[in-house]
Parts: sequence; structure tokens; C-alpha cells
Amino acid sequence: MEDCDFLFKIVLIGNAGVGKTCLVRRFTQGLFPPGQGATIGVDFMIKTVVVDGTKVKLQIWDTAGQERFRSITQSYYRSAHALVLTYDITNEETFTCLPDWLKEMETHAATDVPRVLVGNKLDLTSSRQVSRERAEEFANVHNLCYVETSAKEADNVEQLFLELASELTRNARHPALAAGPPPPRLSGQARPVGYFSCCGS
Ligand SMILES: Nc1nc2c(ncn2[C@@H]2O[C@H](COP(=O)(O)OP(=O)(O)OP(=O)(O)O)[C@@H](O)[C@H]2O)c(=O)[nH]1
Repeated sequence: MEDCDFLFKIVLIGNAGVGKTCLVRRFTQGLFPPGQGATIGVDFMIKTVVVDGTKVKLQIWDTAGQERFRSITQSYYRSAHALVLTYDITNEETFTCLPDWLKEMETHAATDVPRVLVGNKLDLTSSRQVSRERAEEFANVHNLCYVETSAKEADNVEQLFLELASELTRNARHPALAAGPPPPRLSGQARPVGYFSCCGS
């Protein structure tokens, strides 16, 4: 395994079709895959980034949005170091479902891990159904960071994951300030991290 200083597990959740797989592919492979099929259960991809001279491995878990996979995907929340809750800015229903996803997170994920709300498909602004203001208000109320992305046009995708990597690395270096899940079991040189503070705090 490639040497690195930290390994962080980031889990993407949200309704089917909001673009979770495309966001992960865009960040890890620089691609916008055509004809992407629905995710079955869970999948993950790895990308190593450098944060302030520190090598950080991001293990990014892409969960299926379809209800029928919920019991499988829930089991991946618990060990997440950060959660990315995604909706589609052109699809109102994916936004109105967010409170249900928050309940899922509260039930199955560790408390106080960084949580980011992502409004994806920013390239389709002419079909927008959820205003940025509404989403920002929701994010504020629920103590989430908020960013709008386009996996298709690569808008803010790099920034999303790099910001999270920075936040997680900062928190890992100051574990006394943070709280979160137990460290992952690792092989090779990667060092498990301790506990993290909430991104929105
Ligand atoms: N225009 C546009 N289309 C996107 C974007 N991201 C994803 N899509 C499209 O949205 C559809 C669903 O994308 P996926 O990445 O498979 O969605 P998902 O959230 O992983 O879906 P599940 O695996 O079913 O949970 C595909 O047709 C993508 O091409 C984007 O940023 N802009």
C-alpha cells in the first residue's frame, strides 16, 4: 500500500440519480461517465491528495440511493469520518427527502463528524427547482456546510473533497478538539485518525 499519513473514509448518501457516482468518478478519475447505471449496494474509490504537505488517502464510499439497498448502505455510515449528503438542484423531491436522510445519519452515523450538503447538477441552472438561498437556509439550520457542484462540468467537485480532506486533517492533528467514530483498521503505512469536529461548527 502506498505510504500516507492519514486515511479518511467519506460516505456519499442521497436519493437515487442525484449524481453521487458521477461526483466520485469526477474527483477520483477526472471523468463524467456516460450512461452511468444505478449503484448496487455500495462501491468505493480511493484517491490520495496532499494537504499542507501531508499525504492523505481518501476512501470515498458511493452508496446506492435506492430504498431497497438502505439496510446495506446504513451499515457503512457508522465508520464514516465525513458524510456528503447530496441532492439534485433540478429535482425538488430529492431536496424534500433531506430530513429523512438526516434522520438516517443521526441514527446510523457517529455524531459530530463533518457533514456537507451538496446540491449537484449546477450546470442545469435553467431547470433549477431548489434555490441556493433555500438550500443555504436548510444547511444553516442543520449545521451543515453547503456547496453546489456539477459533476458534469467539474464545478466545485475538487474543492468539495479537498476542503473535506483539509478539515479532516486539521481535526486529526488536534484530536482533543473533536469527536467522532473509532479509527479505521488499516494495513500498510496509513495512520488511523482519531476524532473530528463538525464541519459546520
Ligand atoms: N447534467 C448533469 N447530469 C448529471 C450530473 N451528475 C450526474 N448526472 C446524471 O445524473 C444521472 C444519475 O447519476 P449517478 O451518478 O448515477 O447518480 P447516483 O446518485 O449515483 O444514483 P444511484 O446510484 O442510483 O444512487 C446520470 O444520468 C448522470 O449522467 C451533473 O452534474 N450534471
